[in-house]
Amino acid sequence: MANQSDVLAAIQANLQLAIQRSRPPEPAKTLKFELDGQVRACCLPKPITYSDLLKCIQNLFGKRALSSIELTRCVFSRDDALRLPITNDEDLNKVLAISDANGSNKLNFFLTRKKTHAMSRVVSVNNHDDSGSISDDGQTLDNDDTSVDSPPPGTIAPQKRRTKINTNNQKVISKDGGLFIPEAGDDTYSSGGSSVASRDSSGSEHSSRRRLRTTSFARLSASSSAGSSGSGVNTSSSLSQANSLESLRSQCSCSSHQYKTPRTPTNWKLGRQLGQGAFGKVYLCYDVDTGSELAIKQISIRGLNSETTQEVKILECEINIFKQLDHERIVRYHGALRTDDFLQIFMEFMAGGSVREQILNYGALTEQLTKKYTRQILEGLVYLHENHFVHRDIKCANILRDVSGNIKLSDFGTSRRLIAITNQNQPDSGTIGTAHWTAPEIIRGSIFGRKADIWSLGCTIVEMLTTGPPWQNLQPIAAIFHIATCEKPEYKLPSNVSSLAKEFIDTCLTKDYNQRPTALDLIRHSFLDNPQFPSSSSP
Ligand SMILES: Nc1ncnc2c1ncn2[C@@H]1O[C@H](COP(=O)(O)OP(=O)(O)OP(=O)(O)O)[C@@H](O)[C@H]1O
Repeated sequence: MANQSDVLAAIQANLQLAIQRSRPPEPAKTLKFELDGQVRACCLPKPITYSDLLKCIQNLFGKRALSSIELTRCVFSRDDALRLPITNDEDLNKVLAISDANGSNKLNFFLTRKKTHAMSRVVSVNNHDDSGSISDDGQTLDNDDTSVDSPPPGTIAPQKRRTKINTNNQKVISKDGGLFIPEAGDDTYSSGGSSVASRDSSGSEHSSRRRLRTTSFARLSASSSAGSSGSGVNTSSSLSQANSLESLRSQCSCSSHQYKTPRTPTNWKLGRQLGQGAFGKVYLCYDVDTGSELAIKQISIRGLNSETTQEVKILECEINIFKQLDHERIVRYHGALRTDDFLQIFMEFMAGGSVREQILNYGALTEQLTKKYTRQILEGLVYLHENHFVHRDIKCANILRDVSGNIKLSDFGTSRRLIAITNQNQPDSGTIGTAHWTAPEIIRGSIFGRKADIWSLGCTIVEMLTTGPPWQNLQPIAAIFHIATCEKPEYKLPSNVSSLAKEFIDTCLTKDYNQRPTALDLIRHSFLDNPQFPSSSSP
């Protein structure tokens, strides 16, 4: 006769089994991959390992394609601006944890081939529109040919992931880095973008400053985005793309009559190199006709495929529109020109270089100087936000100084397109150097709005006071994991920094988008009250 403990053990084992059986299986993840403009998807049950990921790529695109792939990058933001490389199980686990924390069961990956295998078509991904049909067969297909006429199961039809139709039946593209973005719950906008009811800022100390004709800018942004959409996967859209570009061009030329805009130099000489960023080199530029000095950013466009060339054309046109942005806290664009080898962006010359360089040369800033810069950054942001633009790349490297020690916001509105343009030659450009400053809602791919700039401002203030943003010791993928999953960013301020400064930073770094203040709210914060800013020439 079995003794009592044996019986108890058997009952326990049976119970355990029953509990395990009744537990729902872990939900599967949908993995979408884009390679050379083709998007394919598969479903994998958890846990997912890095080798599962590679197997999945092989099943979807073939063995040969797998061996030609240099980089697998996870796409976090809805406008593609944040893509980070996944190279091992640790990276993948962080990505999975971010997606779990967001309550999402989808992951988007962008695959880049080794240079020698480069295909003629490389386009940017925009696969956050999840209305597309996905088949779950990715695990069994063995396809060695990536240029199939009839796409294999798992392929997502291009037209299903490119465009959305708004209530006015206009195409609205969600790829709008740096451009006008309507937000629910924080302002009221028409969905068409052409009639805009903005926040009433008549009481603002800045409202008397130059204000753009928001209506025409919103329209311009929408049409430029439409042009961008055409540069994507769908070849049939090339005609509409050309039309969008044409309409954008006509608005460019029309705008130069309407507004007093700086002229693009036609007769100029290249001066010394001022610096180098992720997208190209910056030189001094002497305008022979006017005798003035400008800065010129040269971005290599040699050997780009035709679709990326369209992005270049649109960016060139957009910059010629951005020339109208005129504020003492914004680095003025003087236009853009294209040669066979370069896209050349002319800008106001800022003799003091970037605040990043200032920190690298002289160390962390004092609280008093940080306060002055913060106020000036906010003045620039209020102007941009009132005119329905989001900067999207606020960090010390994009804040430039004049000779008097005052600052301006630079690189406005170009980052997303530059990422798309340089992706072919420098796959990591731009996105890695931005991860630590990225707002949680961008990583979630949920809301795209002005308050992302406020989060980045909080990180920038930490950078000014400590020489690096929150989570500065972490690799980009680990940093965004912490931004997405932790309640509060981790940073340590010098002991002499006031509690008011700390409170101001914490306010900027409010995780909840809706609770986070606007630029206008912050400019009235008591941290910025002291009018005695040190300056050799106060504004
Ligand atoms: N308008 C300007 N006037 C004077 N110097 C400039 C100007 N724009 C850029 N520079 C110099 O060129 C450097 C590189 O600028 P760039 O905008 O290419 O890259 P970045 O902003 O430093 O980095 P990233 O490309 O990651 O945004 C700057 O650090 C600065 O020294």
